[in-house]
Amino acid sequence: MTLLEVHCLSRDFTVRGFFGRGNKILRAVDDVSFSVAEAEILGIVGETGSGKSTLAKMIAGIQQPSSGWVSLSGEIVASRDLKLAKPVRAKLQYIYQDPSASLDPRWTLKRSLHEPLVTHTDLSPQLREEKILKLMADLELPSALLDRYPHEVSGGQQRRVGLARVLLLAPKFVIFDEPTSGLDVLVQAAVLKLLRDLRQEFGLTYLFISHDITVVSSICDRVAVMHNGSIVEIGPVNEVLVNPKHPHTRALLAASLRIGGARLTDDPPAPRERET
Ligand SMILES: Nc1ncnc2c1ncn2[C@@H]1O[C@H](COP(=O)(O)OP(=O)(O)OP(=O)(O)O)[C@@H](O)[C@H]1O
Repeated sequence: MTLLEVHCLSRDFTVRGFFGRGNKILRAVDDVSFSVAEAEILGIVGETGSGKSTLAKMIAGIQQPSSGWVSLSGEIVASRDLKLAKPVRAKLQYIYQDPSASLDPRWTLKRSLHEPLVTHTDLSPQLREEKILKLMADLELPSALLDRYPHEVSGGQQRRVGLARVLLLAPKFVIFDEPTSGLDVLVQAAVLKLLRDLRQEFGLTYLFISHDITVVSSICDRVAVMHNGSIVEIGPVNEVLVNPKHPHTRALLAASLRIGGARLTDDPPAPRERET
């Protein structure tokens, strides 16, 4: 059954010229459509600047689309004119690339974990505490960490606290933006295992953005390949990565193999700009 539908989604940015002259429009995401089934993991790959994060942020309601819409369980959750209601936001969560971005450095982890429950639920302090402690145990986070600040725990622990903040709200759909970047291989494997287990336990559906084709192939059911703001190929991971049809997918795979499956490329795509 379809959980998320993305319909003809586009996003333009105005790029300012020198001294306010010759402004240009950059189309970061160009008429993208796809759907994600319940409990499916869809990967989005593409070189830097291809529009992955902009697409993800529009789906999450963090950035406004220029046109098109997104629906979750048949309810429109993002469109040019829509201001999101809190309960809908809680069902659809975005996990930032940088784990520290979701944690306020001035707050203890305890405060960071209570905050989403205070904002989105009516739970008593006692029930909030119980919920937090149970989830921390599930994520193998010792409760002794609660009184620490983000800089006093490891990068892997910061990620898991960021994840806990999201899971506390019992979302249906979670968007991960480069969840394993900057982690060493062992921690990366542990995070991927955790994400698989969480999908199993909570019946979650993921959109999984990554430069890393190896990571995508190990966790995703389907993959979409982005290039210059468009999806150029989408299908089951085994088909797309084993038998790619689009020349850009073949180039991404070749680049990935050359550099051991890590970052696909650092070359930004040619900008597609027009004068306004
Ligand atoms: N706020 C903004 N203002 C102007 N241009 C932007 C803005 N945000 C993104 N862009 C441009 O939109 C294009 C797509 O950017 P986006 O961050 O979505 O790419 P990405 O595929 O996620 O890249 P990366 O893998 O490096 O994170 C890029 O050309 C980028 O420079």
